[in-house]
Amino acid sequence: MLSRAAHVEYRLILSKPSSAFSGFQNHRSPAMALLHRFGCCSSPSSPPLLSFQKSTPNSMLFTVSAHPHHRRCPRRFSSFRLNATIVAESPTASASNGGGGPPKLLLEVKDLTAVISESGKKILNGVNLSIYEGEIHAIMGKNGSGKSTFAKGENLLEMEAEDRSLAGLFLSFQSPVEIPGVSNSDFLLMAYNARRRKLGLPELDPLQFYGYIMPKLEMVNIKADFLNRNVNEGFSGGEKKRNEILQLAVLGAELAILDEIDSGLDVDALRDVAKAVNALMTPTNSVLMITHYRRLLEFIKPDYIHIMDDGRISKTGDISIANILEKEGYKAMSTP
Ligand SMILES: Nc1ncnc2c1ncn2[C@@H]1O[C@H](COP(=O)(O)OP(=O)(O)OP(=O)(O)O)[C@@H](O)[C@H]1O
Repeated sequence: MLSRAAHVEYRLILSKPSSAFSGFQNHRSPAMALLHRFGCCSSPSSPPLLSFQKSTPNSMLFTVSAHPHHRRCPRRFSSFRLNATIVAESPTASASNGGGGPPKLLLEVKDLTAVISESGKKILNGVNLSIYEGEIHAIMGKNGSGKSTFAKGENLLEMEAEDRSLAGLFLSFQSPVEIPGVSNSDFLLMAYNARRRKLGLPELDPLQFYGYIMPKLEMVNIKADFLNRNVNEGFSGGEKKRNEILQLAVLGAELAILDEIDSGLDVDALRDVAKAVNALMTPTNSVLMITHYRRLLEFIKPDYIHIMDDGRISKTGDISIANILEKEGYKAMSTP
């Protein structure tokens, strides 16, 4: 049961806010936009508690406390308390430096902790991770070690796809959600045009969008009739995963977080999905993937593999870590 005291707190520092965050120049819109991003839309009569702490031309710091009875805040989120400093460098800033110089930091997570408020159980015990443009990171770890909690912070699960896209972030779901009554094509067109609007680009009409999406369908090896079906409704597990990658291909992302994108895929589907992810990699974007199996890493080659154990990253290395894991299991990863 919900405790009245349960609340969720966020502390974010946005360095060089991108166009997606341009509405953050006044104090009201950050609250609404941020709450919306985390799936906690409040009604005008129940404004979020927002403490706007500091703003410079390049950064903003604010804390949001969202109470559980806000519309769309599901019960399970309310039981979390997450504390972290997340530095997200804007895509615009990255792109402008794409021609040379040192790689730009896309995501920096410092000392992320997550606690179940009711029980006091710690799920994340101080996770630190930096991701630079052009890098592919993989997180492996035993069941229940905190990988998904880290990747999504739970609260991001309710965020609309277009909002994630506007923030330059793409999250694939371990179990992709169905959206009854909304066709795949309408959903993608809406999300893609929302991004174009924010970028100051003209929207595409359905015919133009059809031209845009056809090569993407080929890239992921999805038949065009999937566009007419409702989002993920009646899709097989593998089809849902392919559809996730189609969304990534259409919307684009500076940082794509792929949570067990390989689960439930047959060998051919795994190849298709991996091929598409590799094709989408550029020198200015990055991928963070969670997987249990070395097989995915043969197709999408990571620069770094992190082992998550008991809510923290206990080891970081290259593909040799996955080789040892495959042969010897997690006991070989335990630190003496
Ligand atoms: N809302 C919640 N309430 C209580 N416990 C939770 C909640 N969400 C996650 N947990 C617990 O936190 C731990 C970490 O969960 P998480 O889903 O992050 O693990 P994981 O490493 O992704 O596991 P898997 O490999 O099985 O997907 C688990 O023990 C899980 O039961």
